[in-house]
Parts: sequence; structure tokens; C-alpha cells
Amino acid sequence: MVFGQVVIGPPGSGKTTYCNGMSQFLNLIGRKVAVINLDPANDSLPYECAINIEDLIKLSDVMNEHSLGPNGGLVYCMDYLEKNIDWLESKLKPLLKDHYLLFDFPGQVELFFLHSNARNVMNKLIKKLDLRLTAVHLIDAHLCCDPGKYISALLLSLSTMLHLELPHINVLSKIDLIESYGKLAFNLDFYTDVEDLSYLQNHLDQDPRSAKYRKLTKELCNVIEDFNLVNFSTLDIQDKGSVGNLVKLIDKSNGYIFSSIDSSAVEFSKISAGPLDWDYYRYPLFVFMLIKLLVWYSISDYIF
Ligand SMILES: Nc1nc2c(ncn2[C@@H]2O[C@H](COP(=O)(O)OP(=O)(O)OP(=O)(O)O)[C@@H](O)[C@H]2O)c(=O)[nH]1
Repeated sequence: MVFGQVVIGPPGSGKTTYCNGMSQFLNLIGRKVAVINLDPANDSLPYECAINIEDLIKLSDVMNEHSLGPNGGLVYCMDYLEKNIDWLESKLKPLLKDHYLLFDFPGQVELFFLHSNARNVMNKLIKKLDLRLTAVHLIDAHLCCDPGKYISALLLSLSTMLHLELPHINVLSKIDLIESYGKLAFNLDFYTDVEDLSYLQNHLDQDPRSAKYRKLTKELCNVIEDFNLVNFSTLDIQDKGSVGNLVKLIDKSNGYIFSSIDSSAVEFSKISAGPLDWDYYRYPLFVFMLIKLLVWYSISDYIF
């Protein structure tokens, strides 16, 4: 069984930075990671990618040949990828033995709640190659600063979850920057837990510009609450603790945590009901501290 993540989210939400940071973290805890770039508009990649869609199709070529803009071009590229899924399959096969997979997707959100190409690509790979994938949906945390934008983010997250039908984790990315956008109207928990949106409506009602849309906003909030599916984790990609917590959640959602245990029902239930908090990065951290100590002792011989 092969495990991995499908990394999606609006433009600039931090997908490429996430793939880079996440692959480094996973390497640190002993996993062999392959990053697969499926964004044909990703010019400069900060990570070393195992497979690059640019080897199959280039966005600039598509735009020139078919007189398409960047959005139409990307839909074309996804369509082309679906038709040439054998190419991706053959590139993935050598990695399946021992790699954890990170798929870096384009930021055009309509690919994930409207068009079916990207979903079909993932579904075909899941079925043919027996993959266990979790969708990690990044949403820039600054959207919490504006009630209207936050409701849009909730709707986007909900429609993406319903469209992709994968184990799914929504993440408020760049959480380290949230205070720089001003004071939030409510505690951060309010935005992550998505429990009672009526407070948000009251807050919106104070804005004369949104009075016209009061009824629409209320109905949209009702839809989100009725489904009761959306909540958020938070992430600061530069903070190991934050990345570690997210890894635990993802491992629980796609079943990675079960992969190394014997198939005893008792063991399965113990882990699935247990807390998320288990020793992921303590071991590498311990080795790191030990190395630091040894280096310090060898240097101190010279100094003193
Ligand atoms: N402070 C902070 N900045 C971040 C974080 N994650 C990403 N960024 C920054 O956000 C910007 C956009 O990140 P990208 O990784 O290019 O975003 P993307 O979603 O891949 O963008 P597109 O490829 O355009 O869809 C970059 O300047 C990153 O350095 C984070 O956790 N904290």
C-alpha cells in the first residue's frame, strides 16, 4: 500500500512551499518522499521533483497553440493528463515500493470543485496503483480577517470536499502571519471549529454593504452548518511542531498509522480511538540533540 497527499488550494495559499517543507519534515522522520509536480505553471520549483508534468505538457505551448488564456490552458493540461494517464502511471510505478507521495496541484480552484479531470486522474491512480491519499486543502489564514471572505473559504472547502470524495483535511496556512492582518473578531478556535456561524452573521450585519445580502449569507451559512463537514487545522510551515501535528492528522485520515501494525482488531481500535499525540519527531529530535552535544564536546576541546 502506498500513502500520500494531494496538495490543493487557491493560488498563493502555499502549496509549493508546503510540498517543500513537508517533504523535508517527512525525510527527517525517516520517510522516503517523492514530490510529483502536476502544476504546469510552476516555473521555479524549490524542491527536487520526482515527476514533473512539464515533461508531458507545457502550459506556454498550450496557450500559444490553442490561443488559450492561463485558466483555459490549465483545464486543457489536466484534460491532456487524464488522457495520458499511462505516462503518469509508468513514472509512478518505480516509486511505489518505498516512497511516500506528495502531489503538488495547480491553484485554479475550479479544477477541484467543478471540472472532473483532476478528480478522474486521482481516482484512476488510486484504483490502479492501490494508493491511499488524503487531500490537503490549503486556505490562506488571512481570509479569516474578513467575514465575507471566510464564508467564501468555507463554501470552497465544502464544495471541494464533496467533489473530490477523498479523505480531506482543510488547513489555514500561514497562520504565523494572522496577527499581522489585525485583530480577529473572534478567537482562532471559532474559525477552526466552524461551530456557530450565527455570530459571524451578526458581525456581517454591522457592515452596511452586506445588508443587501443578509438573507443569502444566512442561507449559505445554513448550508455549511447542515453539512457539518468543514473544519480547519492550522499550519506555519516553518514550525516543526505545527507540521508534525498536521502529519499526525493526515496519517490518521489515510490510514498510514495502521500500516505498520499487525491486523488485530484490538490494535486497530486502540489506535483509531487514541489521541493524535504520539512520538513522531521525538526520535529525530533526540538524535539531533545528541549530535549537537557531541559536536560541542569536540569543539570545546579546542576552545578551552
Ligand atoms: N509566513 C509564511 N509564509 C508562507 C507560508 N507558506 C507559504 N508562504 C509564502 O506564501 C507565498 C506563496 O507560496 P507558494 O508556495 O508559492 O504558493 P502556491 O499555492 O504554490 O502558489 P501558486 O503556485 O501560485 O498556486 C510564498 O511567498 C511563500 O513563501 C507560511 O506558512 N508562513
